[in-house]
Amino acid sequence: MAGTTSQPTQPTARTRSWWGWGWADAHPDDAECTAMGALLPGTLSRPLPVPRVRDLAVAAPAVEPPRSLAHLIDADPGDRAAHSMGKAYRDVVRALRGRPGRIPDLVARPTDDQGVADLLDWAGERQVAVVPYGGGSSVTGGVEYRGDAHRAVMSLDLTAMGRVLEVDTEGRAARIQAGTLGPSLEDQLRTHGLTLRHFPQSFEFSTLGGWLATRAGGHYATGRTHIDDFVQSLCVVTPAGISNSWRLPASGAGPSPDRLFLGSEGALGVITEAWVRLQECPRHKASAAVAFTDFRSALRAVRALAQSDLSPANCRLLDSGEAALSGAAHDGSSVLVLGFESADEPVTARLERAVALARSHGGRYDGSGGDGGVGGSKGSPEASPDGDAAVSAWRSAFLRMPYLRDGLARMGAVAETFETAATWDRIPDLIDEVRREVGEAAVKATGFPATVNCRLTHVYPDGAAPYFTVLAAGRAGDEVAVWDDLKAVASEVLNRHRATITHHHAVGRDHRPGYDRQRPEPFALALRAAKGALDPRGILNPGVLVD
Ligand SMILES: Cc1cc2nc3c(=O)[nH]c(=O)nc-3n(C[C@H](O)[C@H](O)[C@H](O)COP(=O)(O)OP(=O)(O)OC[C@H]3O[C@@H](n4cnc5c(N)ncnc54)[C@H](O)[C@@H]3O)c2cc1C
Repeated sequence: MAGTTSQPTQPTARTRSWWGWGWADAHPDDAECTAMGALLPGTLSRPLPVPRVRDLAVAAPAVEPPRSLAHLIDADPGDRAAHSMGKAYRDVVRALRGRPGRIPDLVARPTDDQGVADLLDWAGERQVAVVPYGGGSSVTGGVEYRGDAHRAVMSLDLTAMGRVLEVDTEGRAARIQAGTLGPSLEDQLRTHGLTLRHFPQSFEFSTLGGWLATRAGGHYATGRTHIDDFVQSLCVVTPAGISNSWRLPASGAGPSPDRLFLGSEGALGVITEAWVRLQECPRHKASAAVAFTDFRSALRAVRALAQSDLSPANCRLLDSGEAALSGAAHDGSSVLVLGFESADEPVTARLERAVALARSHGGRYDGSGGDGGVGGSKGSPEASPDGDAAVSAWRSAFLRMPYLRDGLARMGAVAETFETAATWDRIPDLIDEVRREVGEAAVKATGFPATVNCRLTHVYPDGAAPYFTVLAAGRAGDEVAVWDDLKAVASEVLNRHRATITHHHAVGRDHRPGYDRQRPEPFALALRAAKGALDPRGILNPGVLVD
């Protein structure tokens, strides 16, 4: 039955970093930064100072909002600076070097659809660019304005729309406002014994609307992991009117209206609400880690698992570099982190079958935590999946990684990730060539060797999503150019293998060249027509997806 819910919870007791990832108080201190930098040849001997808003030249807003909207709008320099960019490495470095992106003139925080519509109307009349902003965790330049074709720029922050409005426990679905941040969303659903079960690494600082607008990928490796799979219907406010799709379990009525807005990255409209499918909270969990000496054998094991009926919740293959970096193995092994969970049946038998399959492809597993530091816990509803040392080492490194990346950036290092997806026939060569060519480009650009690690984040019966981490020295003051060069080399390899420019990080502004090459021209024509019809004055997130 549908019921309404009233918890408005978007906790704000701690201070968010304006320039880097997450909480300001969780960043590594100078000593930790220096220690990390010492591990990477060619970095600075002392960390760059933490940047301060008061050192930026923040110009007065170029427009003044009308009195009728003033209560929704803020022009505080700190707030504006915090909304100037996303959280990619190149954003962090630009802030550290005192050169953030264009600082928006205004930050608006509407509380309902009418507020969004009024703000869009006003912005259209005054030629003010509007950049929708959820958690601001974009890593592809999605929330920054580039160019000068508009009179002013307004960041449209959705987080004042942060509530679960209705829960249909019978149909297991909820109507949720787009600005709801991950933890608040799950807190509000938990009281109903339900979960969305969508956990991107950025979960803590990203919103439902951002996930929908970027077609985010959750933490789970197989099955329903892209946010698209959870959408029943969407409410989108566009300059041309409000689009409300019907709540349906499925429909064959022509192209799906929701598909037009999923992945539209703020360029076609502002997503304000969605009905999403929920699940019961899992009660049975089990996990294990299996070591491989040979990475290609590990790839074959993962393919066999993806093509089986086992559906592991986690099936994350770490290459030897990634395993060493996260502390999952230190003997040169690759590590396959396996996890199973279910709300209604024990999963131990599935885990055992998965481990047996991995062993048949050369995996090593003794169930004792031995074997060069790689072991596993067979797990049960009672056993915590964190019981296994390798699994838990990987999990804590995973959550801390973005903070460490910012610490390395303070040491003048290049520390960034990118991801893709391709069919199985291309995966082994694709991974080898990205590693080799990006590694060579780093030596050429900086004179120092780089680390290029890979893990598979999502696996499918017909392919996989490799995710690369690059750690390299920068060139003092020129780190962004070094990263852009490396990314261009990586994008060429992806294009050569017809691998997507992004599996889940979105297109934004940084991936436009790759996206423009990837999409068929008739589709680009249709997208431009949709943009022209829904946003005739061209104010919505200009430069993203389509011109
Ligand atoms: C450390 C880190 C880890 C990450 N891990 C993952 C991961 O595991 N999986 C993954 O998919 N991504 C990941 N990302 C990328 C990012 O978190 C996702 O793209 C996320 O979906 C963005 O959500 P957000 O609320 O922060 O959106 P924002 O960054 O605020 O916005 C992203 C884009 O969506 C648009 N937008 C935002 N809200 C709306 C709205 N309501 N209506 C219309 N347009 C809107 C913006 O204009 C922008 O173009 C990660 C990023 C970081 C920094």
